Amino acid sequence: MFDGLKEKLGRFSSDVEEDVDEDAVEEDAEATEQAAGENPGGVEEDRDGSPASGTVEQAADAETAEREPTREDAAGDGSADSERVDRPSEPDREPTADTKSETTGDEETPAQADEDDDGAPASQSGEDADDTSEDVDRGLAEKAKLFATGKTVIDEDDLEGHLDDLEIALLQSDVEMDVAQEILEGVKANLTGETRRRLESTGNIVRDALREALYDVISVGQFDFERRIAEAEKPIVIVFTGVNGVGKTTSIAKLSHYLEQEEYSSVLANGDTYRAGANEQLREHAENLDRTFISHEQGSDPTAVIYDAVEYAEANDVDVVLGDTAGRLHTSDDLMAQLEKIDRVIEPDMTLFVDEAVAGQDAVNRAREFDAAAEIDGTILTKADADPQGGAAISIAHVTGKPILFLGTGQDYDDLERFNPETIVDRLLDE
Ligand SMILES: Nc1nc2c(ncn2[C@@H]2O[C@H](COP(=O)(O)OP(=O)(O)OP(=O)(O)O)[C@@H](O)[C@H]2O)c(=O)[nH]1
Repeated sequence: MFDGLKEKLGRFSSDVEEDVDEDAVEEDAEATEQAAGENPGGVEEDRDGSPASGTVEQAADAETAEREPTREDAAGDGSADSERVDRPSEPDREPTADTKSETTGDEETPAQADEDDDGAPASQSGEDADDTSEDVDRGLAEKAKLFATGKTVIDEDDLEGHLDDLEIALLQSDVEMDVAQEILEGVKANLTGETRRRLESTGNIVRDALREALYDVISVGQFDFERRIAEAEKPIVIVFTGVNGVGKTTSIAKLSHYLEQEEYSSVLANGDTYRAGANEQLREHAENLDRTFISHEQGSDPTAVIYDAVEYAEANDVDVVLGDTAGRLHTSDDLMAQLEKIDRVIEPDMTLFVDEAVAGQDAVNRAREFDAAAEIDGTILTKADADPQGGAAISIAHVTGKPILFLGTGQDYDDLERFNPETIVDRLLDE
């Protein structure tokens, strides 16, 4: 299930981890080299964990001297500061001057003084510029502090390229465009600014960021189905909608079996009076499961069938009425009018939309359209066992605002799995 998507997400995680970890090793090696060149004696002490400020300050002096010509070059276009902020982890841009300021408490860093001299801040004078440079100073000081304690932060540059790859992977897996964007934003927000230890693997940071972003979109609208069944007045009426052939009838039989395991009795009603053979199909399931089956002749009013089933359930203390309806397109006015009538007359406790995971983007679009035409309470996504992509499973809840409640995972009555967002995300990110 969802193996293709799982592989793509795994590749994203390991690519980012590898890249970020490689950068960290390089940074550390270069910083050590520079510090050793300036003060061979002090380096060892600092790396042993003694107060790092001495080394950082000395390294700062060396780097400040090294950096000055570059900063002068850059001052003309004002890019020097933003470069330093965006890419704090590059060794030749380590915010050493601010570290000095941090450790000595100076108000004005040497770097700032340089800027005053070469005129660069003139274009940034005024309150905004002051605010910005204060923010920059604070940011750099923070990063310098982290550096001194052997830590550094992941920034947007570390993710550049990888997020594009992730976007392509999601879209290729039939994840809806807006949902893919939301996941990317989530991953970026969760990862940028994450502190990691230099020389230690980025480890689970990337996977955790992805896990949270995926969970946020998959878990939209979730409610406690079992509790709702337990607390509702009986009989509970559940009506099923969707297009032809996606597994609606089979899902009704599976849900009846599931409810029996939860100790609820159910009756099956065939509101699909449109298609020849629909009665036989649901009757067969009812016989297999030993359930009462309510039906009328082909062409009769589906509302009347479900009404009869409700009366039967009331008279016989049956807990749940499961009502099939004709497979329809949301564009079929007649059939949508039937659904509206069921809604108006029966007032079902739940309307569940059924579609197949393998339909990918089509299933996502249909879910949106059905929900707009006749409000749904949730989705059963069938044939997840045959779907390597996972796009529908990831997108439908976010697009409709209603949860996926069950996954169909095969053709047997047992093959109905409660949709648990955490389990799904774990499965997608399992190593
Ligand atoms: N692999 C797999 N097959 C399924 C699943 N659910 C249903 N099917 C199969 O899909 C086919 C169609 O299922 P139906 O239940 O007849 O679909 P339907 O939507 O009721 O179709 P109509 O009644 O023709 O509108 C059947 O062969 C089912 O066995 C599932 O979760 N996994």
